[in-house]
This record gives sequence, structure tokens and C-alpha cells, in this order.
Amino acid sequence: MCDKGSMAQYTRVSGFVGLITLQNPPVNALSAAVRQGIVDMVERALSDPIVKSVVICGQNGNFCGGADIKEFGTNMSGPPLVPMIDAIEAANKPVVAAIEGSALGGGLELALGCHYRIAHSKARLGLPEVTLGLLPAAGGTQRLPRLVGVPAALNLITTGRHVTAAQALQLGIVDQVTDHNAVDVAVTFSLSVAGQSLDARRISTYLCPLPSDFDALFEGVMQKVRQSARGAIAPVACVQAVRAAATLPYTKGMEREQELMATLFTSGQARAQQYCFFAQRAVGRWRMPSGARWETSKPRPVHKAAVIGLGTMGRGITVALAQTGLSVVAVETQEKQLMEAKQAVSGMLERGAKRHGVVPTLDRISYSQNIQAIAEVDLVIEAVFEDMALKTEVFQQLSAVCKPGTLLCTNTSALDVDKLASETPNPELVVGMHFFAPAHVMKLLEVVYGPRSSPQAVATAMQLGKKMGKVSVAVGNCRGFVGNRMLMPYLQQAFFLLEEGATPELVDQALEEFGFPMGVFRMSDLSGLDIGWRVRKRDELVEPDMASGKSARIRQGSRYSPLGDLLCEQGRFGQKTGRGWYQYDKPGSRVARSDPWLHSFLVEYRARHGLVPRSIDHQEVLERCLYALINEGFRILEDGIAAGPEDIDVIYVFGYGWPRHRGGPMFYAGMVGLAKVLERLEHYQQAHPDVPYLQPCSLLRRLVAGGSPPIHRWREVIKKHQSQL
Ligand SMILES: CC/C=C\CC(=O)SCCNC(=O)CCNC(=O)[C@H](O)C(C)(C)COP(=O)(O)OP(=O)(O)OC[C@H]1O[C@@H](n2cnc3c(N)ncnc32)[C@H](O)[C@@H]1OP(=O)(O)O
Repeated sequence: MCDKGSMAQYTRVSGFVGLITLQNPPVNALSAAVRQGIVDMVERALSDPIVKSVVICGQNGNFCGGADIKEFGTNMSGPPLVPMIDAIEAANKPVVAAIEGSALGGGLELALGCHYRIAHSKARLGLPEVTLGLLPAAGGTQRLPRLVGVPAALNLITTGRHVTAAQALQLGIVDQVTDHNAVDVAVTFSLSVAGQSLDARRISTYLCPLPSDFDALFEGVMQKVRQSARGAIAPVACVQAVRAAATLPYTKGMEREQELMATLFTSGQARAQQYCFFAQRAVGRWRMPSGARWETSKPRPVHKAAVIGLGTMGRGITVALAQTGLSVVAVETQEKQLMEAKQAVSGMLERGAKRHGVVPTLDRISYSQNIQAIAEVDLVIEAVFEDMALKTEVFQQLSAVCKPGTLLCTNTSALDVDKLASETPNPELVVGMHFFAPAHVMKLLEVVYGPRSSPQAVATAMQLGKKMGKVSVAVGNCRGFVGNRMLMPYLQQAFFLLEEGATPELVDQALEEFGFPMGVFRMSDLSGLDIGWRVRKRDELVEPDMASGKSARIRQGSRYSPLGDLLCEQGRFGQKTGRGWYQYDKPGSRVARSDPWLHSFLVEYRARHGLVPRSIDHQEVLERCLYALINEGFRILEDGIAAGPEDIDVIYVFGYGWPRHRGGPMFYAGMVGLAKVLERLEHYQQAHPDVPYLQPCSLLRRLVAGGSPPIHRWREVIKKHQSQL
């Protein structure tokens, strides 16, 4: 017997089992139609006198990816989840969840409403709502602590992390794990428990086990969450909801859960985080200005890759490649450096494998001092020192050594990929792969195409990025690409603020309260002030004589702050030298402390240049640093360097610490209001006419003139705007 019309299919199997299969590919999200289907099919199974037990599973080996996130911004219709799950739990026939693939969010909450849960060994479970700015409001915050205890529930709900089936079994979330077909196992199992009392199987009736250090536990978790969430409201609400589970009867706890969810559901933070979810997936559907796109560009197979240059970046890239299962040839010409790198790479692989309980992939890597060793690889990632002449030489060697068709990638954060490509006989095979340090940890990868890069080369780099677990964004070639190009006006404004009266502490505090993990000056101290100094020297911005006088603050016709250069001249390179914008106990130490020397230095500097310090508040810091950065984002869109605002936002959230609950710079601009951003830029530009970065971009003006359309409609405006430029 079978009903195929609905988005939950009903079949009677093994004579007496009602099998309900969710059917909403690709992840069987609980859309209104699916929920209606479940309600109808559960009712049908329970009212059929022949049916002794019920199994719920998902189509195509995937249980359920949770509520349909696309519905959140709409007028939601259809049966709500809570009464649907309560009805399943109240059923008088055993209901078993057969979990294959994922049981996430509402999907896991549905399973928690069932009387038993059987998972396939490869299944993954979790309550990731917090990452969407929400909490598990289909009873998840009330049932999970009752089932697994408060500490484990707090951990899972506030982090949103997924667990494996084995971990879920250990925690007590599932009753059984199988390597066989989970649906078949669940069907057999459901018959074996048919007729037995279900009193002890309804989680909502359990007493929540209370930890002895109850208050200390909640206080500790709340403190941790507030520190790491930096202004995000969902993790805090998650803690409050679990506390309700531990202190209130189930129905009262559910009321609290719903109340907290109501606040989150309509919040700007939830909208921002859900935007991030879809933006992260949208960047995979890349396209180039030539019209080449992800669907029509087939990647080349890559079985063997090489990394050239085993400094910090090369080592991280080698680890990331080996962890995908590729054979890697790691080349470093200096013997000492090669030996050190081998040791470091092995260590990173061993630690990573230990964390994941797997065998390290050391034997996938062969090390060599000889570039001839890469003759047979399918793809090379060059990661030598950031110097054009050196990279050009390496690329010429690569072209001579590699078999025809080998893809040549350069790991660079700023150099001209097109210029490098032009030095090779096959520029179509060249792309940039801008990794972020540490390369085996950071999620972001900018894949940089030049005008001559072939779509196939881009497709291959994008696919390789995905295999490495990266969020890869395809961007055009320009100075700094997307991320670092937008950082320039941000840094510049921070320097100017110091000249005008701010301190590094004030600027950093404003940015950290906004949600960045580190303010701009603490971040500069961490990455090293000498890096920017080297670039500015190369750009001939650093004057040999920093004598007093106004001319020292004008370079190439625009306002310039030599503050960073002056610090570097004093050997203050940041954490590594124990002094930078802050002071540190010793070189390499990470705890930044205010430095009276720096404050006196700023006072003297301002006096020398006739600058009268004024009081600067957090709002001005945020507006000047962030709006200047956003303005550059609009220029990037105007220039076609990024295909859409999602690309920029994903780069900033995954690579630059932009707080996810604020969606990314371009989304944030939309939230603030494009007209307001424009008005403030105009205001600051009038006050600082010698700062070109504050000159509002014409695309921003056009968007405002067009009534500030929502972000998903910007691409239409951009296209029109570009065609008229
Ligand atoms: C009352 C409120 C109660 C409950 C609240 C919730 O349940 S909120 C939702 C909680 N669930 C999640 O956060 C899970 C989100 N999904 C994922 O993490 C992954 O998609 C998943 C399930 C692990 C599968 O990963 P995979 O890499 O295989 O696929 P991908 O992520 O690319 O997704 C494929 C397409 O499915 C879309 N999608 C995924 N989940 C949902 C969802 N819950 N709702 C709507 N759409 C979803 C995703 O956007 C992809 O679409 P595409 O158009 O192909 O880009």
C-alpha cells in the first residue's frame, strides 16, 4: 500500500509497519507541504488498525535538513512543527526515526519526538539553529537537555556543531547505530517493540537531570557565550532556553522557548545569518565577466598536486591538499627549510588526524629539493615569497618542467596574476589561489582569474577549494583582489583617526564591540606591521626622511598617514618584536597592553604636524572605518571584480572576521540603509576632501537614486550601471 501524492510518502511495509518517507530534495527540509504530509501520514498510520508501528525516514538516504529556511522570510503557512512533533510523541504506537545522512535542526527535533532513534553510522546530527540566528524552537531546547543532560545540550545548542552517529550514541541521542540500511533496521526494530509501553520513551515527560554546580555552570557558559558571540543574541537566548528546561516543567519551558524564538525570529541578526547561509552556497555558482559560468565549465581531474615553497603558507597548503586525499609533491630548494617543513607538516597532519580520530596522511606527500619532481602533477600551487621577480622566475621554470595542461596557481595576496600569467606560454592555465593563514585552517579561498584564465582553470581551482573544505569565491584580478583591496581604506581611516585624536584602544574597542574578534590595531600587531611597510615602500609611499611639516602627510596628491612607517622605523613590528600599537610582555607574547610610549608618541606627532586632537566617539570610528570599506566594496562591484554582493560578504565573514550576525559589509550597508551610508560618506568627504576613498562610489549613488532596492536585486542595477559606464 502506498500514497505517492504528498511530500511525505506513506507505504505499509513488512505487513504491519507504516513507513513515512519525507520527500523534499535535496535535504528533505520541512516545508509547509512536508509538514502537512507528515501530519496526514502519521494520522493515517495511527488510525490504521493493521499498523503496529511507524518508521519515519527521508528520501535518498537523507533524513531531514530541518525547517525550510527559505520559508522564514515569508508568511509561513501549513501546520506548525511543535504540535506536529508533540502528536508523534503522544502516539500510542511506537514511532522510530530511521536517520541516514543528516538530522539537523527541526529534523533532529522531529527525531527527538519519536520514541526511538536508529542512525546509520555515517549520519550526522545537530541543532545548528544558532548559526542561523535562531534557537531550536520545535522543542529542541526542552527535549535535548532532558535526554542528554544540561552540559552536553548546552554545548550542542550554543555551538550548533554536528556530531557523528557514534558520538550521538555515546551522548544518548540515538538508541542504535547501524552499518546496514537504517530504514530496514528501524522497520524490524519497530515491530520488536510494538505493543510495549511507551511511557518511558516520551522525552518531554523526563525530568531534566540537574548538574550539582547548576548556577556556576550556567554562569560560566553564559560568560563564554557572551565573550565569543560578541553581540550575537541567539547564543544567549539558547542558554536561557536550556536554563528554562532545567528549571521549569516541560509546558512552561516550551512557552519560554517560543517566547525567546519570537524575539530572534524577526531580528535583523537572524536575517543576516540566514543571508550568510544562502550567500555561502551562492558563491559556488560563480560566473566570469566573459559569461563563463560554473554550470558550463568542467573542472579538470586533479590526482596529484605540487606545492612550491614551504614557508608558513606553503606548509599549510600542503596539509590542506594532503587531507583531501591527493598525492602531493612538496618542493623547497633550501635543504634546511625542507627538513623543517617536513617536520612541521607531519606534526600538523598528525595533530589533525588525532582530533578527527583518523590515520594521518603522511605517506601522501613526497618532499623534494628538485623542481623536476613535479613533472607529472596535474596542478601546482606556487607559494614562494611575495616578490614578482621571484614568482615570475618560478613560473617560467614551472612552464618548462610540467607536463602540458598542468594548471599553474599562485598563492598571492596582492600581486598581479595577469602579469604573472603573461610570463608563461599558456596564460589560460594560470589562476591565483589566495589562501589565508593558517592555510589548512582558514575557510576562505579567493580564486583569482585574469582576463586570460580559462573557465576550466577557474572551475578546477574552485572544485579543489571545495574538496579542501574551503569556501571558495571567484574574483577578478586587481590590486588586493576583493578582501585586501577593501582593507586599504579601512586601515587608512584607522590611521587618520589616530592623527585626529583617537587612540588604538578606542578604535579597537569600537570595532570589537561591533563584533570583530580583534580591532584593526590588535590585528595589525598580530600579523606584523612590517608587512604593510614593505608594500608601502614598494609603492614608494614611504619617505626616507619623515621630517616635520605638512608635506609628510600628503603622498601622490592624497592625504597619507606615516604613523605605521614611523613605528616600523623604531623596530616596532607588533607581537613578534614585543612592541607595536601596543606593548607585550616579550616578543611573541599575545596579550596586548596599553603602551604609554605610544600615547606620548601620538601627542608629539600631532603637535609636530599642528594637529589639534578632538574627541572621537565609537560611532565616528565605525562610520569612517566601515563605510570607507563598504564604499570600496561598491567600487569592486562597479568594476566587476566581484560578481555580486554575496561574494564580498562571504569573503569578509570567512576571511576577515566580519561578524556573521551582521551579514557581511554589503548586507550591513543595506541594513543601515544605503541612503544613510551615502549621506555619511558625503559628510566625511566634505570634512576630508583630500581622501579619495571617502568619495562616494557612483554605483552607491545609483542604488540610492533607484530607491535602495533589497540586496538580492542589486545585481540587476549593477549590470545596467556597468553597461552605461
Ligand atoms: C520552529 C523552528 C524549528 C527549526 C528550525 C530549523 O530547523 S532551522 C534549519 C536548521 N537546519 C540547518 O541549519 C541545516 C542547513 N543545511 C545544511 O547544513 C546543509 O545543507 C546539509 C543539510 C548538511 C547538506 O549539506 P550539503 O553540502 O550536502 O548541501 P548544501 O548545503 O549545498 O545544500 C543543498 C541545497 O539545499 C539547500 N538547503 C539546505 N538546507 C536547507 C534548509 N534547511 N532549508 C532550505 N534549503 C536548504 C541549500 O541552500 C542548497 O540549495 P542550493 O539552491 O543548491 O544552493
